[in-house]
Amino acid sequence: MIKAVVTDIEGTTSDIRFVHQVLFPYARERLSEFLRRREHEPEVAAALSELRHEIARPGATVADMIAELFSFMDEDRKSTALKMIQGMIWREGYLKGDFQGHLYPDVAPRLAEWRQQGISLYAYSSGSVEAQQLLFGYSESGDLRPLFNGYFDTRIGAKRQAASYRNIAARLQCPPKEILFLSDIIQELDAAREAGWRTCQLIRDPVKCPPLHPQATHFNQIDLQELAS
Ligand SMILES: CSCCC(=O)C(=O)COP(=O)(O)O
Ligand SMILES: [Mg+2]
Repeated sequence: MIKAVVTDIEGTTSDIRFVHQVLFPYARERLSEFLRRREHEPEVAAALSELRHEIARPGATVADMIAELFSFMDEDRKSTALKMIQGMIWREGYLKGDFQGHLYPDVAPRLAEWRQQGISLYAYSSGSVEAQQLLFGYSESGDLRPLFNGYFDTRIGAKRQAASYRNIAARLQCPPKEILFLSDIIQELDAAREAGWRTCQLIRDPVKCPPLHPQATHFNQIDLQELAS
């Protein structure tokens, strides 16, 4: 029996193009101005302190850190500090109505159905917990936050490492074989499988390749009983 579903966001519940063509450029264009305007506010200061720790430069100035963050964005580095800062910039965008969180139309009805069946729902993304809550809270399908039991980000570990999935299972107090992980990325699914989880790969843009994990093109193709057997 599947007792908990943990879903990736980018490429799974939401179009990769929304993240790469809307969210990332929005944060990039505003990053310097945002940090100079808000560097002394506690939440921003905490993210900058996390960044100084990540780059092992306790004396880094804001200008130094802006340069680091630009190079992190260039390489799509899943830095906790960058993700905290992007989340705060996106908050301003969601609140101003500059965009809504993209969700494939099959996602909300299926999550609601699973929730109704008593299955616990979680998101796991490299985007910060706040960024995840914003995307689901201000989504094109309405506010989905009541459906979720919790969120995990890079603070629990990197998505391609089995230890992260063991950490999540321990937090959920759920046997690994009763947790289903949904993602588009093979390396993430491999890591979850190594931790004993069930897996299903979302193929939103079908390409012909031999399946290494059970696959679905939409959430309504995901059969929890079949995946648990
Ligand atoms: C919560 S939407 C923003 C996602 C994000 O910032 C990101 O880097 C996606 O990375 P993932 O490893 O979850 O594909
Ligand atoms: Mg993904």
